[in-house]
Amino acid sequence: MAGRIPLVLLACGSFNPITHQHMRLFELARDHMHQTGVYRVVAGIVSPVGDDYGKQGLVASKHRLAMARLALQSSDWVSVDDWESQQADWTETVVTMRYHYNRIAAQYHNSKNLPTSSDAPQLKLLCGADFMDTFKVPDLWRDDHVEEVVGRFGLVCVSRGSLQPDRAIHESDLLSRHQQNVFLVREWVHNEISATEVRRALRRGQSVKYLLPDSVIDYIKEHNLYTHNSETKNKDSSDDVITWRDIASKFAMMARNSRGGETVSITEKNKEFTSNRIKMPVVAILSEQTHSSVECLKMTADYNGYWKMISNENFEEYLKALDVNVAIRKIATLLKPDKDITQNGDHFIIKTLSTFRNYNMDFVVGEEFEEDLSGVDDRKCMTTITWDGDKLVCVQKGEIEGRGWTHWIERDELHLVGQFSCISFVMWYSLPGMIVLHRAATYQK
Ligand SMILES: Nc1ncnc2c1ncn2[C@@H]1O[C@H](COP(=O)(O)OP(=O)(O)OP(=O)(O)O)[C@@H](O)[C@H]1O
Ligand SMILES: NC(=O)c1ccc[n+]([C@@H]2O[C@H](COP(=O)(O)O)[C@@H](O)[C@H]2O)c1
Repeated sequence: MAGRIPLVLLACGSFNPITHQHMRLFELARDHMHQTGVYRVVAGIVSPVGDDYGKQGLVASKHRLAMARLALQSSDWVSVDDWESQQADWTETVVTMRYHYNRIAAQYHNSKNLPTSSDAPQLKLLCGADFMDTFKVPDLWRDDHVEEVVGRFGLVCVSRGSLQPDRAIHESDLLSRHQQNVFLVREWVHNEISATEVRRALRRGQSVKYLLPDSVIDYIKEHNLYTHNSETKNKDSSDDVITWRDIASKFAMMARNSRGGETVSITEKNKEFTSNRIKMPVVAILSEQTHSSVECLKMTADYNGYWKMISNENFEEYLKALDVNVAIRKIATLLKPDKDITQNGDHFIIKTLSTFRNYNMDFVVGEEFEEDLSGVDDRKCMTTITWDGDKLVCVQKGEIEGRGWTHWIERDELHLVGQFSCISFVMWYSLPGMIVLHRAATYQK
């Protein structure tokens, strides 16, 4: 590692409480940065946010710090820093970064026994993909702050669930400009531990063993930390009142599973935003110009996952009516194709996978496209998929009238009905165990 740039990774967040996955972020990021061949990660810092952050259920920073310290006893390179949480007011992330950068640089310059060739350490922000998604929430981050975070310092971002951080970069001019300073780390072992879900389990008296270190679980029990009462901390007294910070945290939590749509009007009142109409679950984005309206992203069904077919009715009849030849029909009805669905807002990639043939659809809800059904019945259609509530409804205009399909989710099953005229088929899919856990952890209310 000689000659490499020393790097310190800083993670800012609530850590309410710290989980195994927070600590995994550091390990994943260190491996990734070492693989660049450029960096040598010398330290990691966990910086819990101050109590003034005002996020629902945020317990006192002295407890969050104590839990993080207990958890990180097993790490020989990541430590907890209390500077941020000791500040009188909530501290913007870039301010915390500047503080740590200056501190590290001063230590470096004061060090007597540095090899002359040694580079000054760099500092980069370590975060999950949901954190990076919050950059696009108007009024939440100042542009010059994002510019400084990614341009001057740099970002190491670990994938989270189905969020696609490369898309967030592509869609942001600012992030694209500094792309070389944004390092995306792919977590192949899907691990959707979320502090919110941990608190929920604790409130319900359910086990959180193996999600948190035992020492942290003991600390929580000893101090009776996560109760129904603690969760109401910072909760708005009226369901109708939302603050921008509230919006931010809801955004971070829900952006993983949302689609755009509803606009509701909001009136300004004592620097808070009051709505008559907003009901959870929603995500609101403050309007940049007027602060007088918010756009709401309504949380809808989550189609993400690798779905296994569990049953199939009438598919052969359907193919027969489409004039598909008997050989293909026989093969198709014997197969149990899986559906690999990636959903990012209204953008869907649905892969139908089987040992015989694969069929991919890549579409944005509401946008018509030409669909080439080669390998199915070899026809072409002009296809549009729209939302009907939580259902995805597809209309395939072409030679055959009334052709289309509908997908929807009931409990943890994916349903598909395909039809044209009066012929239809029905298929059911379920998620294998791991993914069900992942979904439950991420998206259940
Ligand atoms: N399972 C995870 N995968 C990837 N990143 C994660 C994961 N859990 C937390 N992070 C990241 O860790 C940092 C600190 O997270 P934070 O303290 O807000 O915890 P959280 O689990 O996201 O909380 P909550 O579920 O309450 O929103 C953020 O950058 C967040 O994106
Ligand atoms: N403008 C900013 O600097 C800004 C805005 C929103 C959140 N944050 C930070 O992001 C982190 C978010 O943590 P949570 O996901 O727990 O809400 C916190 O450390 C918070 O201070 C920074």
